[in-house]
Amino acid sequence: MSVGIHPFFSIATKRFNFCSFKRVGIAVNSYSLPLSLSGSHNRTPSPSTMGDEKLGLKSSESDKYSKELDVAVRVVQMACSLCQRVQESLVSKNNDQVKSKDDDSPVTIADWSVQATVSWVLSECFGRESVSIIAEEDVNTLSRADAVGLLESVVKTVNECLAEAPKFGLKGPDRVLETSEVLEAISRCNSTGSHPGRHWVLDPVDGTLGFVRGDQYAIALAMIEDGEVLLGVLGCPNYPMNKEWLKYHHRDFLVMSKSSPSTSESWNKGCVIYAKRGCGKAWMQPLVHKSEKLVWPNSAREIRVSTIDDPALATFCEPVERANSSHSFTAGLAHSVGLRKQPLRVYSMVKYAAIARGDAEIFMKFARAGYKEKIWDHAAGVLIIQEAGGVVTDAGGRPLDFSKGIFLEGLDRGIIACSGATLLEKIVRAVDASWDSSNL
Ligand SMILES: Nc1ncnc2c1ncn2[C@@H]1O[C@H](COP(=O)(O)OS(=O)(=O)O)[C@@H](OP(=O)(O)O)[C@H]1O
Ligand SMILES: [Mg+2]
Ligand SMILES: [Mg+2]
Ligand SMILES: [Mg+2]
Repeated sequence: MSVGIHPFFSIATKRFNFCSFKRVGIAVNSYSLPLSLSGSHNRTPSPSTMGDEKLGLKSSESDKYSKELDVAVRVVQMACSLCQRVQESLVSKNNDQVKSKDDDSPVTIADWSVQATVSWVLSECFGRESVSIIAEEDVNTLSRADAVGLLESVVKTVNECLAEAPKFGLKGPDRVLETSEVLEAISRCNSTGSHPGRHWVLDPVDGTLGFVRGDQYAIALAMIEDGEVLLGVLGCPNYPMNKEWLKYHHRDFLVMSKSSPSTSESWNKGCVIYAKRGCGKAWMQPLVHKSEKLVWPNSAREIRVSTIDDPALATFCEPVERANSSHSFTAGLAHSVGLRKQPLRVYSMVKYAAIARGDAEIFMKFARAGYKEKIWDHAAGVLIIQEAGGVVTDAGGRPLDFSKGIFLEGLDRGIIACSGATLLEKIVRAVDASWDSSNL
């Protein structure tokens, strides 16, 4: 891996005034349910009890994976808090802590710090020997002689985050972690997932490009067992509980801020979305904000996909970067299916969150030929959409295969997520009709 200041960082600094969640007022209503004091909101279940009573599951079934989901949601909340702090410092201090990986993609202290934190917490809760984690980052860059400062920042960030574990109802370390322990926690996430059994799947910062630009990003944690995604948690620190902002493109933010000022608090309030396979439900809770005292369990409310199935009324999301997905191909599809609205280009798995929340109806990604999609970019989002009532397939209409290790092997052309089967079928047919004449 090369170590250098990532070229996108300069763009990040420029763009921040334009689209930052902090400095731009946005007409959003902050989430109206207060965070609950333990047990005071009976109708907003904690992850471990969600939906089980309504499903009529026996307690042994309903308890299955409850502890895993509970820990996963809490540690993603911690990670969101960590990322908010790092993002603020990245974009305000113009420092050099955005690095480039071999493929020129960016990586930051947040990526490594979240990976170390989640790895440490999962190992403490479920036993270091038995926890298998498949995650995006490694320690190659961090271990280089010229990365001492970077490594120090990561160790400091991880320790600051773990010190806050009790606020999230988790046990932190008895003492400060040493550098070698932080490196070990990061490199322990090197499972290839090639054997059956249980694997945690982590994208510590998904949409790192959005992250360094002061924009959208997500923390994605899933649990796979024997190739099936059983749990999915998405932390979306810049995606407020209220959906209003999604109607606007970033270029509109500045205009809106002049007419409708809003507190940074309401914009700041992100969300954590989660689901457990088979519940037929997905849930969303507000981020525990740093100015709030501990309140756990954190209130949650159920989310559901949109009921819109008329393409003319549907909104479709896609990656921001043309290099990650062909905008021209999706524009052709949109036209032939009868989508009328402009695409909503959003960084990260926040796109999956938007479909699950009913804020958009379609997500399409068509990467260039030869690019192999990784499971950490999709596992959590796919399960959450499915449980919220939506559908996700490849462009041939087949389910994504999470059983083959790091990559989504056998993926047919691209990924399509929809709020319902009617839209999905139309898009799959349109892909077939136009594929041969595409350049993909
Ligand atoms: N060439 C290429 N083609 C397709 N996909 C790629 C490519 N390169 C990277 N990636 C992966 O895309 C992840 C970011 O996806 P996004 O949907 O957020 O893309 S975008 O930033 O909005 O353009 C991104 O995730 P993160 O690295 O976690 O940010 C990558 O795993
Ligand atoms: Mg990356
Ligand atoms: Mg990713
Ligand atoms: Mg990532």
